[in-house]
Amino acid sequence: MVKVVISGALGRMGTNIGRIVDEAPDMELVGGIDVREGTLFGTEVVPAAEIDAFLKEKKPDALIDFTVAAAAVENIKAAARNDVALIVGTTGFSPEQRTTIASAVEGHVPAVISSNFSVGVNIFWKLVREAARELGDYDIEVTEAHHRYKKDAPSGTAKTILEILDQELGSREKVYGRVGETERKDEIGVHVIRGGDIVGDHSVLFAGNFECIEISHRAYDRAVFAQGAVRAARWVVGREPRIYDMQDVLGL
Ligand SMILES: NC(=O)C1=CN([C@@H]2O[C@H](COP(=O)(O)OP(=O)(O)OC[C@H]3O[C@@H](n4cnc5c(N)ncnc54)[C@H](O)[C@@H]3O)[C@@H](O)[C@H]2O)C=CC1
Ligand SMILES: O=C(O)C1=N[C@H](C(=O)O)C[C@H](O)C1
Repeated sequence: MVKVVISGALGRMGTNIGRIVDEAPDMELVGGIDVREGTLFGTEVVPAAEIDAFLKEKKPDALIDFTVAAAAVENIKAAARNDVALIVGTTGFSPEQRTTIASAVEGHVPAVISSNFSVGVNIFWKLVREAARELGDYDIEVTEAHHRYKKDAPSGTAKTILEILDQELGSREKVYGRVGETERKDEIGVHVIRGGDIVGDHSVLFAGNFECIEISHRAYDRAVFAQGAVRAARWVVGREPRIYDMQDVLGL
């Protein structure tokens, strides 16, 4: 049995993940963390200030964190202190927060950290990498769309796309939207749409002369992210104490 605590337990992702863990025959949902008390599928949700005591009491194998960046950093440090493996889906980390996370995790606990846990997006990233290798002289535009409540922009997934493009093409200037007189050089354009209940759309356009290739992914339900996070939880327990990504979990 993999014993799981979820932080961000009362949020959109927390509740989706809670349902899957609760129904999994090989897992036990032992509780949740959020900013306030509550319940998650019959288990206790406690305020974040009590995370250390809660982890000591429940002794979970894994903590799954889908919160906000500043909160996730503290939850990650608490999990590492208490020898609990991590699955982190939270996005919007600053470079400094990433460094803090790496020193909390490396050599202490295994952690799968990914801006997108869907299988489809992990394949999409591979296709983007392949296209960038072949189409480096085409103009590139990245577009993402999400629901009106999303706190960070661009999305973590879009930032991962930009990292992949930088790895393949060298670092290019990023232009976030355009207005007024513009002259296209070899920058990468980045465009963010927020509205309604859009679950998560990402596309990369490679525009050449007389042809375009557009690679895109659309999530229709948060279940794709939640299922990936639960798959990562099964995979990570007992691994070497370092940071992994979802490509490691999927063997891509
Ligand atoms: N990697 C992936 O596949 C995915 C990542 N995300 C990311 O997950 C995060 C959460 O997304 P949603 O669930 O839509 O947001 P949400 O706002 O619905 O849920 C976040 C929850 O975290 C709670 N929270 C805030 N501070 C906390 C703390 N200190 N400790 C514990 N809980 C705390 C909030 O009260 C809220 O219930 C975002 O960063 C989002 O970008 C979302 C979907 C997929
Ligand atoms: O906040 C969301 O909803 C999502 N966030 C992730 C991101 O920032 O890339 C993944 C997914 O697109 C949904």
